Amino acid sequence: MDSSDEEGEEYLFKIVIIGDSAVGKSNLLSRYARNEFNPHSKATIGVEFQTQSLEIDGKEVKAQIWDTAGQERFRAVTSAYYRGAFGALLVYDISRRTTFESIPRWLDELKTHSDTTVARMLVGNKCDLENIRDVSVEEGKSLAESEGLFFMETSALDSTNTSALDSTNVITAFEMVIREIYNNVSRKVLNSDSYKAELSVNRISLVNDGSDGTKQTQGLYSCCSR
Ligand SMILES: Nc1nc2c(ncn2[C@@H]2O[C@H](COP(=O)(O)OP(=O)(O)OP(=O)(O)O)[C@@H](O)[C@H]2O)c(=O)[nH]1
Repeated sequence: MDSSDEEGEEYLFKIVIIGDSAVGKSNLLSRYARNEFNPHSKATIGVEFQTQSLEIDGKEVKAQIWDTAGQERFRAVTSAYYRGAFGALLVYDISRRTTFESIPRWLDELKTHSDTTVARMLVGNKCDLENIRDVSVEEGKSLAESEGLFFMETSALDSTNTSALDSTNVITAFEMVIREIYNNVSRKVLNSDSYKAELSVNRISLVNDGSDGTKQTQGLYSCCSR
């Protein structure tokens, strides 16, 4: 393919999902990738990933989304899990405050192990459990604001209050992160000839080299609270 021909170009971005055990990481991914919810899902052992595609600006953008165990005993977390990630969903359960209180620890782990330009979204999952809510929308927003994260409340279970294809905000959350990554990369492309050369191959797995060193994703807030 002519390197100047951007039509048909494909991008492959790695995204990681992190958060305490049983906050719904695997179900968010299965809802997004296969529109499936499993009420009896078992704790993840090790790492799983799924690939999803999205068309942006006429280009095929693929997200390789990694899900890992939240339980300490299954975790051998490591820089390998985070390496090359362009995006991260930091998930807590709105009905369990301890999972929200763990978010700063997950953020630290992400900062320690990943490269620096990572589109990050704070996700308050299980917003269908309004009757036993333990973390307010305002608290979620406020943490996101102070850390420069996107914020969204989701429900991997509830598929009744939006279109049949989207549980509450699940597709929206993933796609917002993917679009932000794409925008980050596009800006880099515009600003760097060498990066552009790197992108001119037909199919490329982008590895975040963190070369700009400083960028933080700006907050953009949305949630499903009604
Ligand atoms: N009510 C409700 N339950 C959910 C939701 N998402 C997940 N669950 C339930 O929460 C439990 C844990 O879900 P998982 O997706 O396995 O959680 P996980 O974060 O992947 O857990 P680990 O693999 O241990 O890290 C399961 O019983 C799910 O059915 C949700 O949005 N609403």
